Amino acid sequence: MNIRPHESDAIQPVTRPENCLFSFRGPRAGIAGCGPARMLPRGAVATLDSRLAAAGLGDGMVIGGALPFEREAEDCLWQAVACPAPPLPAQAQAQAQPLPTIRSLQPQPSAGDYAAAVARALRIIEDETGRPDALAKIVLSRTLALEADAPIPAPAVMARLAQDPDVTTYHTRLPGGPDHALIGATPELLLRKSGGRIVSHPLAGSAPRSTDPAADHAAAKGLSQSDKDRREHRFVVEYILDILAPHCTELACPEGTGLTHTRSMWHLGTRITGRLRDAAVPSILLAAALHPTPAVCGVPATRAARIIGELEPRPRGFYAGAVGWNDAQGDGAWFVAIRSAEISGNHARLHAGAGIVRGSDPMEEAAETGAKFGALLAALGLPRDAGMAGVTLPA
Ligand SMILES: C=C(O[C@@H]1C=C(C(=O)O)C=C[C@H]1O)C(=O)O
Repeated sequence: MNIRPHESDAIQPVTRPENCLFSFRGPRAGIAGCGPARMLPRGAVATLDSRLAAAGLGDGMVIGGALPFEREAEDCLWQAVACPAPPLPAQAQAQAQPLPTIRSLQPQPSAGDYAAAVARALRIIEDETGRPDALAKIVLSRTLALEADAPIPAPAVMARLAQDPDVTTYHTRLPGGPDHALIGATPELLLRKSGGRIVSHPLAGSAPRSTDPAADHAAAKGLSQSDKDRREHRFVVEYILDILAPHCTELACPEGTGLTHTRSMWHLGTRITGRLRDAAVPSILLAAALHPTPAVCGVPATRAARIIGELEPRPRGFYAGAVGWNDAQGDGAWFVAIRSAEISGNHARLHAGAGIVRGSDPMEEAAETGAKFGALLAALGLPRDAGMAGVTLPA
């Protein structure tokens, strides 16, 4: 999807994915950052501009990695040599790569406790209706903590995730050692910049897909006609247009809002295109200005982030942050870091969230997060519906 291979003399063949500091792969192309590499001095997003200026970035080099969900937390960005992403194995080969046995899978919080947090958020939305600065949307997430009987092999999991042509798979090394990484398969483009042109493709409003074609069609139709989901979606589009407008001479949503999908989910999506006033603004700074959008945080953003901190049992870390890359010309692509897992040795933590607005149903939202875990669970060799434990929906 949204990735253009880096066309520079510095391109080097990559044979060993474990030598990459980060890699991104869409259906058509991919990019990786390889050694010699160093970490950009870590800091919060407010200091990113000055840290980038101090670092400088030569031709053939790329900065890539992850911005955390919280704007005050430290990022993890690598300055590396731009390379083509490691080759994608064929489906049969991907499936054949061995995976460890998962010894335990622990929902944190449980689906029931998550639904209770959603109900609390709905009460806040209800109580504040009509007030200035009222909470109108909030995205709440839950996690699955996994323990395997051997180290979780990121390349094998990535190879399986990459079989879905509608996602961009990502892998970025995190501080704390070579086996600590954020991996995932995101369908959501935060921002791509090529010269003076930018594109964003926010998603919000979801429905799980079905293997039965009639039920799948009905799910898509229900989503496209859902007033709740359209409201949930509009918050994101309006927010992105507001942030990008001062940077652009042209800004439009040429196709309006439509349905988009991965192998496991339907979403409402709106492609936003723009022309920059200043084509030299680095894509990473535009991504940092946009992040976190109401697709992962809420409206108003600062209050929603604070309430997320109160209602979720642990900080999100890099989940729902932004992952991507930025080259010496400032071109690049940044994605919303969803459908992700933070892996470290034998352990993994999967995250999934859902947008809550007036009219949301707590257990339906728990089910939506359960469905969003599906692709990663399958890539780890587990049943797709293993994240549905504790979800009780009326028949
Ligand atoms: C927060 C997540 O997904 C986001 C929330 C969505 C929603 O609430 O409908 C849809 C797509 C993403 O923007 C996630 O997958 O964890």
